[in-house]
Amino acid sequence: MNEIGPREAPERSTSVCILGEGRWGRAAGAILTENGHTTFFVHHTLTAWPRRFELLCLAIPVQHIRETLRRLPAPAVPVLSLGKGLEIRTGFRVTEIVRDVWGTDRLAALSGPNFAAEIQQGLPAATVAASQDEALAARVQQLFHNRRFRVYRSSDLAGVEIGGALKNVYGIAGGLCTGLELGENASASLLTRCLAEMTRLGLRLGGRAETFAGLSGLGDLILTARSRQSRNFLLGYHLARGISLKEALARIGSVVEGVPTAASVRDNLAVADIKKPVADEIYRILFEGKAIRRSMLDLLEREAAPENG
Ligand SMILES: NC(=O)c1ccc[n+]([C@@H]2O[C@H](COP(=O)([O-])OP(=O)(O)OC[C@H]3O[C@@H](n4cnc5c(N)ncnc54)[C@H](O)[C@@H]3O)[C@@H](O)[C@H]2O)c1
Ligand SMILES: O=P(O)(O)OC[C@H](O)CO
Repeated sequence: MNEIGPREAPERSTSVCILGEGRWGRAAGAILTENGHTTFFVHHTLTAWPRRFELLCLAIPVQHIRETLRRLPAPAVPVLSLGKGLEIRTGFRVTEIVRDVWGTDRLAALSGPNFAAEIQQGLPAATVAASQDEALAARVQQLFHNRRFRVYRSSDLAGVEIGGALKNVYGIAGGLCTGLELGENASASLLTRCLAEMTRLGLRLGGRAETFAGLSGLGDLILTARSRQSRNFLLGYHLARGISLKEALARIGSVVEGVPTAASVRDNLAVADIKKPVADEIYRILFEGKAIRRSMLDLLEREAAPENG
């Protein structure tokens, strides 16, 4: 789909270092290259930067970010998170881990409904570039935006990162629902209640309501909770078909961020008083061996409640 690629070369080419050579790091690199920027990849075992650059992108699984950053000196450039998840033991978002390890405060995140494989095929998509520093959000938007990858910008960094992390947990729920053959009504109902839950949790954690209704919240939730391309959806689907967690993870063979994020939501966030029945059941299924059908029944048999309670 080259005909909907970038219209013209950028005014100035930016040098971007991408830490992580997985699916998403490579897809993000392809967009930057398409937009006329210089990108290079560094391996996660690196202990020194091989050359100068103007932006660092982090595209490694969230649970490995802290140990990876600790091996490297803090670069004097902005850091862009491409990851989606929360750290176990701290509950930190990716940019919070970066600030904790390196003290960096020029931080941004790119998040939205974006399967790497479709981006690599040149198919159109949209996403959000977020930073509390509005100039940095605009810079990231400008770097990635083109006619087939529409980048919107936001100053709600927390909301964008929280939506991207939580949708992985709800993606597992979507896969369970499909694997149990509960029907399209159940799937749409579940997804809508997951959005309500994501919004309640996200507001407590500092995000803004409108962010969860946007691309990085609802948009990515629709994608992850309904598509077999999603690793989180697939995990739920396999579990519902009677495959063990260990075997399902082995079959998927790549990072499933919803698993550690479900543990982090349960154990590390100050959200014990927030109603989050779906995330609680996903945690019980993954970490306490609760039977999936029992979990579904427990969700359905809760007391009738107001929709916006
Ligand atoms: N794949 C997608 O479609 C997609 C889209 C948007 C966001 N993301 C997010 O991007 C992040 C990376 O996902 P991915 O799909 O690229 O994963 P991946 O499994 O394809 O690649 C992960 C990469 O992380 C690095 N890595 C592997 N082991 C490591 C270790 N022990 N320590 C440090 N780094 C290690 C390697 O470079 C590896 O290639 C995740 O947080 C994911 O949620 C993925
Ligand atoms: O395959 P998943 O479930 O990790 O989803 C990938 C992306 O986050 C989709 O936006």
